[in-house]
Amino acid sequence: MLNEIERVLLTEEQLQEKILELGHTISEDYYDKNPLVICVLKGAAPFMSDLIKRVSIHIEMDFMAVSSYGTSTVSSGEVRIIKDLDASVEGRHVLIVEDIIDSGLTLNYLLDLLRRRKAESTKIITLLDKPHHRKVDLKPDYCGFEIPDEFVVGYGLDYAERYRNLPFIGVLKPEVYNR
Ligand SMILES: O=P(O)(O)OC[C@H]1O[C@H](OP(=O)(O)OP(=O)(O)O)[C@H](O)[C@@H]1O
Ligand code: HPA
Repeated sequence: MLNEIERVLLTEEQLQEKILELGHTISEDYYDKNPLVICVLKGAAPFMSDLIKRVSIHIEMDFMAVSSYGTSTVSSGEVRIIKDLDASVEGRHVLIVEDIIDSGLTLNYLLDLLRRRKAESTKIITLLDKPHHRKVDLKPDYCGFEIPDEFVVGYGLDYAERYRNLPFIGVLKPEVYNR
């Protein structure tokens, strides 16, 4: 697997250092809010797992799985709920945890859904922001790294369901896509 990586964009150390920082910020901003922290599966699972260990206030966790129709590297914007939340968001301060924002269509759909379900507040934390292909006006409230317009894998992010288990963020060798 490692020989299929062309370049490491963010090392494990860089990721963990930033996550520690984000954990402190979330702990300060939400100290009296008992937030419902929602992980958008599958990609955000490693980030969620590391982030919550750096948050020092009470939180509750929930998970949602959505699938956007499209090719393996481009999303179409149509979103299907595969697993819905267990808890009601009504009156709750909701923090949505994502691994990456690209077109913004997935989060745009989720934000709209949670607002219709009467969440008290809805904010977004993303590890990566790739703003170049944004199709909707959407900015994360908290962001780890803004990255260039390249398809990345690792630390939850996949290509054809592979590479999620890499501990860093990297770029694949071009030949991997042409197989
Ligand atoms: O801003 P967008 O263009 O909508 O792209 C971002 C979304 O795409 C990826 O999920 P994907 O649908 O690939 O599912 P996964 O998390 O299970 O890999 C990623 O985890 C985001 O949820
Ligand atoms: O760069 C990416 N990598 C993996 N999944 C993604 N979904 C949107 N952008 C990406």
